[in-house]
Amino acid sequence: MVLQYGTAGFRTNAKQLDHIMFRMGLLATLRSRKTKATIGVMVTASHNPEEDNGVKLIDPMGEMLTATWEDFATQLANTEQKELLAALKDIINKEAINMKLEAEVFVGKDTRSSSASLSQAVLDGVHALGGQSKDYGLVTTPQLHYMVCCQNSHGQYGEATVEGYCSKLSQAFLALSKNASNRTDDQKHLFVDGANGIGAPKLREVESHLKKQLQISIFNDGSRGKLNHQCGADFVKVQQKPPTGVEISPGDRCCSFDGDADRIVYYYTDSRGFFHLLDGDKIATLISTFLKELLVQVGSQTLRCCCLCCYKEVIVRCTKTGVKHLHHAAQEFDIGVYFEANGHGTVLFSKTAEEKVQLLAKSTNINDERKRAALLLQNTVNVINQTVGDAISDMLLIEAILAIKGMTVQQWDAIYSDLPNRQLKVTVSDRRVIETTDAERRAVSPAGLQEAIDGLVKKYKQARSFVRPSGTEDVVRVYAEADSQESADALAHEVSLAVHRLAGGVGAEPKPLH
Ligand SMILES: CC(=O)N[C@H]1[C@@H](OP(=O)(O)O)O[C@H](CO)[C@@H](O)[C@@H]1O
Ligand SMILES: [Mg+2]
Repeated sequence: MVLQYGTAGFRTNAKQLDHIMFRMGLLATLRSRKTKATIGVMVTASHNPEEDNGVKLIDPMGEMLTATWEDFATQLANTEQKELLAALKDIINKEAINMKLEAEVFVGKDTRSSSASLSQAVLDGVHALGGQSKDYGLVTTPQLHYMVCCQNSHGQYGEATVEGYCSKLSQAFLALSKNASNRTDDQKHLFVDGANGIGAPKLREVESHLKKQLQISIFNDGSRGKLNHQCGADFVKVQQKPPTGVEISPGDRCCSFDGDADRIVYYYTDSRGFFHLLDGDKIATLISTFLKELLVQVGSQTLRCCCLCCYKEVIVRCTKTGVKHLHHAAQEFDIGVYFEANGHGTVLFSKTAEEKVQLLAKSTNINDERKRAALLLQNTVNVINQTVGDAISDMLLIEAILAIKGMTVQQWDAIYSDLPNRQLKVTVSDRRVIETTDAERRAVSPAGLQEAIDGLVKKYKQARSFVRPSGTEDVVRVYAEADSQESADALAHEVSLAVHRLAGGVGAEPKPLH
């Protein structure tokens, strides 16, 4: 089997990963020597089923592993055991790594039953090359990113402990929520679906710092149900329905994390029982509107706010799938808000933006409105985990914004209406036959596929459809939207058929949804 370091590292059935983990321990140690910094290795397969596992490497500032090293990871993972030493030497030579330098690797894991032995394999790899390690044990993916960033910024970003993480975020949240006018207990109440993963226990730790300013009911906390099974952010987003294991009443504000708590989506049901999803696009809209208003109040004409993939009135950019692409695009702006529709995202502040905010927040010769806005911006910076999308941090920011604006989840939902949409998967013999361009919105191969999609899209009103190979599963993803759910479903089905016919579909042709 050939494994590829994909959009979010290696991911497959846990039984096949032992040697991969050991080798990623080796690679992280080399990366640490190369960068003269601490590197992170997170053992998780996020929203995949419990039987799977995976590994993500974290670069010095808490960002995802740089692309050239993804290729080293793939080479190392697929090398025959007897060639392993030669493969390592090859990387050492190519990157001119001084093996006498010290190395340090932070390791974390999610709650999967396979994670304990697999993270031990990572640690063994680190020690085999003489690296130092720190095992954080059970943490969310974004917590490990945070630890790496804190360590390499020598505490400037915060303290590299779970306690430090909890107190930084909760202090910022408490400062923000002081700006909310009197809220009832109902308004402070939030239902959280922990996907039966690491998010639930970690949220409990944060909650203990929140002084009851947020009242959280956690369900799917891992005490009974199976990880990501019929629950979690991916299930809710793709199925467009509430998770099992939760009794919610109309109007209750709810959110779901994914298995490693780096994604979040919100939702509620209305009095007619209809389900309303507030996905990454709606989250990005809420956050960028809030930031934009604060920038106006603070009177800064110089900071440019960019929202990736979602909104008008702020600059909008699209990238290929994967937060690493969004992250880099967001770095080009003073303030970059990025979210995938699935709820993975964060906000980045440039150094200049942060410095301006700090100066304004300290300033004594500005009026009260500007001062208030500056302090709000300062605490917003602190509540956000800028290293990577973080369900807990995003949740705290969203809750604070809703409280400050005195906004209900219904009012947030009403900012704009989503077009009905549908996501499907098609299995083909080799998904790489589909090549795309224009931020993965048009297929350039196989011949005839894009023309077929264009023809189908024309049959429906307000319709769009995209196909692309998945970066995490052996499938082709199909997305369609149109003026009604029936049309979106029908278009998604017809496009799936076209993919199946033109791109080497495996097994029976996809069946209509209705
Ligand atoms: C439809 C969807 O949610 N796709 C996800 C999923 O990638 P795929 O390439 O679709 O398998 O996992 C990626 C990594 O987490 C994430 O970046 C992406 O948005
Ligand atoms: Mg995840």
